[in-house]
Amino acid sequence: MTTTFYKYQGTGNDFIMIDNRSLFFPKEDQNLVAFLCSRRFGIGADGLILLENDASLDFKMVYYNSDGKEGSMCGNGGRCIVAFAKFLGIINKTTEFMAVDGPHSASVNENTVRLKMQDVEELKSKPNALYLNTGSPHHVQIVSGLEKFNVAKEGSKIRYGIYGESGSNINFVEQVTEDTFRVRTYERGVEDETLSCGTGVTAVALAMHYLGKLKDNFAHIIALGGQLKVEFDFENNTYCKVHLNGEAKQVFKGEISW
Ligand SMILES: N[C@@H](CCC[C@H](N)C(=O)O)C(=O)O
Repeated sequence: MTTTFYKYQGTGNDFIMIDNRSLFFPKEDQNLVAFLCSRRFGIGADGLILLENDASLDFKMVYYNSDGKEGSMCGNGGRCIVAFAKFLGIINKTTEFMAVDGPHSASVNENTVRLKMQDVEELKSKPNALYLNTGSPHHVQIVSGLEKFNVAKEGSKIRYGIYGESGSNINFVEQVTEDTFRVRTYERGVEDETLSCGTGVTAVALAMHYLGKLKDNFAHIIALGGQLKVEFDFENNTYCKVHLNGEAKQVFKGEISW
């Protein structure tokens, strides 16, 4: 079978994007998804995203990590599927779509997408870290010397050590200015460092505010793959009106036989 696929990237987090409104794609085939995401044998990506019809919203997002397994919410992927929906002519400048963690609204302007994330009520203390779920689970830990930090090695130790088989994404963060932070992320399901993680940088911004490191209700986050802005309100001990802003670009269209 031959499939037309697209590649999108959101601050270096890259995804195979497939229009699956006809439901042709065998989504239960984990080996196929892992093959397509393989950077040596397939197309290569951190994840694969299916755009499908939804009964009440503009479309539905189904996300798979590069290990082939269906994942939790992907923030960068959410920004990319909004750009893809606009490219397909499904939406114009605003949308509301369904994802694994519920409905998301978003707006798109040129290559920038502003995505509303779910509210966050609970942040748990861990040794030298915080743990919270922004649609995916995230461990947030402040480190010094982030540039030379062995993210793959230390991230894997924490991901399997503290969080076991179900795991978590692991974010290491260093404050740059009062509202700017550098972040590097070990991503569950990729089982390596990625160039950015949208739900991860969202978790970092909220965690830094919770710890009193961030006084404003927004943060600029510098990831290896680019810069993202996170905005939020804090009301009744809940982080709400959380938005993730950044670039999302189509980088390739192709066909693959499988
Ligand atoms: N890169 C994504 C996160 C995708 C899911 C994550 N790997 C997990 O399994 O929790 C993002 O941009 O949020």
